[in-house]
Amino acid sequence: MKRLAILGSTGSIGTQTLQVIEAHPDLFCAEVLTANRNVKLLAEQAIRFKPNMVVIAEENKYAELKEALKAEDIKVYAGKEALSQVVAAGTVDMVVTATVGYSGLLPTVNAIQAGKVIALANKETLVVAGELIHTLALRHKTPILPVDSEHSAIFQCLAGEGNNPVEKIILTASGGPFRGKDYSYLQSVTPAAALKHPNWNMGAKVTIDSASLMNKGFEVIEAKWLFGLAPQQIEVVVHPQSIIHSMVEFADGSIKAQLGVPDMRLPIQYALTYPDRIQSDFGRVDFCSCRSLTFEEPDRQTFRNLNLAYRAMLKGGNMPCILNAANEVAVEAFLQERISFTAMSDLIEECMDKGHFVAQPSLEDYIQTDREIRQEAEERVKVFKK
Ligand SMILES: NC(=O)C1=CN([C@@H]2O[C@H](COP(=O)(O)OP(=O)(O)OC[C@H]3O[C@@H](n4cnc5c(N)ncnc54)[C@H](OP(=O)(O)O)[C@@H]3O)[C@@H](O)[C@H]2O)C=CC1
Ligand SMILES: CC(=O)[C@@H](O)[C@H](O)COP(=O)(O)O
Ligand SMILES: [Mn+2]
Repeated sequence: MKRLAILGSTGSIGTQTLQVIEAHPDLFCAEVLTANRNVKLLAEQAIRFKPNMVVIAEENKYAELKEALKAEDIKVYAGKEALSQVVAAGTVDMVVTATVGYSGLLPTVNAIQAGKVIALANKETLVVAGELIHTLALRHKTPILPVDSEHSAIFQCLAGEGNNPVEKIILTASGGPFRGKDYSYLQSVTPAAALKHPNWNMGAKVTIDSASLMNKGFEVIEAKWLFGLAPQQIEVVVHPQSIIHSMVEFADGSIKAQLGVPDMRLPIQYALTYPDRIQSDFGRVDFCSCRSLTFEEPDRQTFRNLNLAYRAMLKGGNMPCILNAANEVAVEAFLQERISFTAMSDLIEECMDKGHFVAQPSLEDYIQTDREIRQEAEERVKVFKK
């Protein structure tokens, strides 16, 4: 029985992880469940899945959660510190990092230091501090198993290949809801339109990142650290059907791809059962009804975030951390209709140009960079006109 800590159990990845657990109660149980502020759903999950511990990150929600679980034998904690502490509990075998944004960093660092296997959905952790996480995972011999669909695909393609040389990986991108649109169209798109992803039903932040192609930029950086690749070995191709989740091209020119219906429970389950595969009731690809699988170049001129992410990756140091912090503020401001869709890239670029660069950042440097860039970006939001 694998005992899981699910950080962000009330979100899209979190709830789907619980569905996988529910389908295989003989294999998995929830040891820790956490949320940011959604007390109602967290309490419902806790009553149903009977974890030993729950954490609500927003401390002012503690009393409400405690009251909701008063009849249960469950330890209730609150606050960001608690989030970082519960992952190290001796009863936890695997930590599923499914919180959104920078919030995933410190709990993941703690989980790695405690030697817990990581099922990593929170890609921002590797964007912000890829080098640090990579070094810590090596030092503590902690496996990091990808949950992100593209990285799970690559991981599956690499299984059994040992040290066979990889020429490149090909990350597929759906292109999002605005694929094919030009810059002037993008200037006036609404949050509601940007939240309509063509293939995936995900949390708001990653959905906006998909629409702006920042998600793909983040995934390029995530792939670099997960698979130890050089930037020129990572290619992005738009594949609007999201059936091929990514590919690996080997030195002999052979290409392996992983295919499946767009359903995150598949990569989640693979991370939970790795290296085994188990039965699932998820949908199956029907090649006769899916008439064509198509591919095209990403439009890097219109969707500038992809190039900004490559630029941050090539610069290294704390630049990807600057990219992430500026993006988090930009996405939030766009969702609140304080800035336009296209202003997000302008804001991020300005923060990258102006942010204090640190070539070899420590954890403290990342924390400080995140704090400073958020302040900087918030100030800049005020001067952007919608
Ligand atoms: N959804 C998907 O299909 C995919 C997601 N990912 C990645 O997985 C991660 C999670 O995404 P997704 O599930 O869509 O996100 P959601 O917004 O749906 O869920 C986020 C979860 O994290 C919690 N949370 C939010 N902010 C904080 C915080 N500051 N501190 C602690 N907990 C917090 C939320 O709690 P509450 O409910 O209380 O707000 C919720 O449980 C992201 O990094 C995303 O990029 C990767 C591939 C696919
Ligand atoms: C499901 C998943 O892994 C998302 O990160 C997905 O990749 C988003 O789709 P696009 O970014 O390709 O639009
Ligand atoms: Mn993805």
